[in-house]
Amino acid sequence: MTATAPTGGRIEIAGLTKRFRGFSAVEDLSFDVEPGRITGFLGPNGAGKTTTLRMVLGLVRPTSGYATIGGYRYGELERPLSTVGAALEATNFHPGRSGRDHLRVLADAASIPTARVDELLELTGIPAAARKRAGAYSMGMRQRLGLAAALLGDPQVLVLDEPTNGLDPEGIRWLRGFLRRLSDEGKTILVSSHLLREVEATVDDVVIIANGRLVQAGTMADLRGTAGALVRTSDAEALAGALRVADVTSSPGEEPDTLVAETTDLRLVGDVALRAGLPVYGLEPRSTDLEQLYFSLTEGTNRNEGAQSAADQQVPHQPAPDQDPGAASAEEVSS
Ligand SMILES: Nc1ncnc2c1ncn2[C@@H]1O[C@H](COP(=O)(O)OP(=O)(O)OP(=O)(O)O)[C@@H](O)[C@H]1O
Repeated sequence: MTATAPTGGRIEIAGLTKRFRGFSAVEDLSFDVEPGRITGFLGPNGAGKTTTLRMVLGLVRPTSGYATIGGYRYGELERPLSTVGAALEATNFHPGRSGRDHLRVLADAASIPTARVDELLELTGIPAAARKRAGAYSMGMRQRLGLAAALLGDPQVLVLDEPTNGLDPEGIRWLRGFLRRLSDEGKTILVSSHLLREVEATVDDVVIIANGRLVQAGTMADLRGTAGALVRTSDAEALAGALRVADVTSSPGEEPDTLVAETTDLRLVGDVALRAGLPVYGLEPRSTDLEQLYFSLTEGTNRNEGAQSAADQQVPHQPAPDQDPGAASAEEVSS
């Protein structure tokens, strides 16, 4: 079966597993990435993000399970470059070649007009820098060049591995707006990161993995959720007692005279306080501390701590500079 991705461009990952000599890098992973949304793919170092993305892009063969783009495995796509664009690592440009020449080589190989190269350099904000040798680029500029390369074929699906790495806050803000415009056009965008903080304002959906396994998938809004009601009163202990009578559990807040009631019904908390004759100085929904949640979901699972990952040492993360960045050809070296 050979085809371009049908409309939609949804990424589907089902039972995806990769073992390297018995070591389970990715284990029975299943989730979908929807068009028109930005999905954050999160997990600590060594969680298996890059291996998963490489399987999506046909660069690593799954031990079992599958990943499809618009219903097709990468190798089945007729025009991969115009179906999915990928930026796996922003370091692998030919150092002596200018950024513009780098894109031109890729464009020529894919019969894409040079005008598209210049258009993308404008879009990614590096038209002037693109004439300098890529070896002199900052990490942020390499990220932008990688993004431009991924977009050459105007793909429906964009897969970006740690695109915020090396970006300053201004760069992260720029990337957010850039990706938002693309997702508003209906593109499917999958962005990996080991830092929830760096992508939380960018992504609509989130998939969190640890030790190669799924630990959480859903919308960012669901992840934020509402943990309870934070109330400030004159006698927190007395209010806790009154709430207990109303079947509402509570715990002391971080500040004196505050309580966190385990309900999203602020009115109920206010009414209970009124009936108990206690003043309410503050009452607000308390949403989840995302940083804390992410930490508790992934705590102690950094498999690359203290050592460079085996993947970094053994696997070329990206095709050679002259190759089509979307065209999968390399197979893993150790399996
Ligand atoms: N070719 C390989 N041979 C052996 N082990 C590998 C190989 N590729 C990856 N691994 C191991 O699989 C695990 C997952 O690695 P992967 O690079 O996918 O994680 P990651 O979540 O992308 O982490 P990072 O953010 O550090 O890149 C790591 O422990 C890594 O060392």
